[in-house]
Amino acid sequence: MTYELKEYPDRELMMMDLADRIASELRGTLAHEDRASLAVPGGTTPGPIFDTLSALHLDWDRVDVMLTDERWVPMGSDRSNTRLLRDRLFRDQAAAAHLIPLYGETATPEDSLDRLSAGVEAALPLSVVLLGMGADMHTASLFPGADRLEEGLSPKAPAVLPMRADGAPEPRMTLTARVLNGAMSKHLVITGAAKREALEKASKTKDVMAAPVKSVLKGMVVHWAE
Ligand SMILES: O=C1O[C@H](COP(=O)(O)O)[C@@H](O)[C@H](O)[C@H]1O
Repeated sequence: MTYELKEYPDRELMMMDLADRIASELRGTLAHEDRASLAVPGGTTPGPIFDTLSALHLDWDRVDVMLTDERWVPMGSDRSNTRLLRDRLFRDQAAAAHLIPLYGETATPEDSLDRLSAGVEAALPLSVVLLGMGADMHTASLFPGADRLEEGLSPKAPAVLPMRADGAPEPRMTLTARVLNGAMSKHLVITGAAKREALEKASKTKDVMAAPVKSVLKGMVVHWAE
């Protein structure tokens, strides 16, 4: 389970450093490719990263941005990860970036799967992935015990899958481990003691509850602050 751990004295410093790293990696891709692609999480952790990243100068019009996962709720909901991106990342310099949607205006994720999958596939491989993690060791919307988890962790998985789990308050759409691991650079951002303990447990245990985050840890740079 070879991952690099970077500890920070405080969250503010971590969020700013991560934004700078992501921007630098995107610039590096754009130096030799026509486009770059970035996958980012939703939830409560990454907002400050987006605030800093959105103000940084790079050729954002050549950057495709997608979520690592989405909660199947209307985009006006405060649970919407797409709303988080629109509010905190797609502004200032980064307003010029291109959003690859992971939410469709349909009753279920299955109803939008073909259309959303095509959009994601067209932007692969990912240049940079930033993941979050729950204290239950879910990452993206790959939840322990989820209905299609085995498929989502398979090396033959499609790019995108609907996912339902007891630990998820709503149906989800998620990038699969195959796509996340296909990225040229992977970062995981976690805060607090509980998630640090969960990560250390995941890296040492054979418990199936750890399977989601274990599936993406190889080659990951993990960023942690209290
Ligand atoms: O539900 C989700 O949870 C994870 C972790 O969220 P956080 O609030 O603990 O940072 C997040 O990475 C994922 O994108 C989100 O859909």
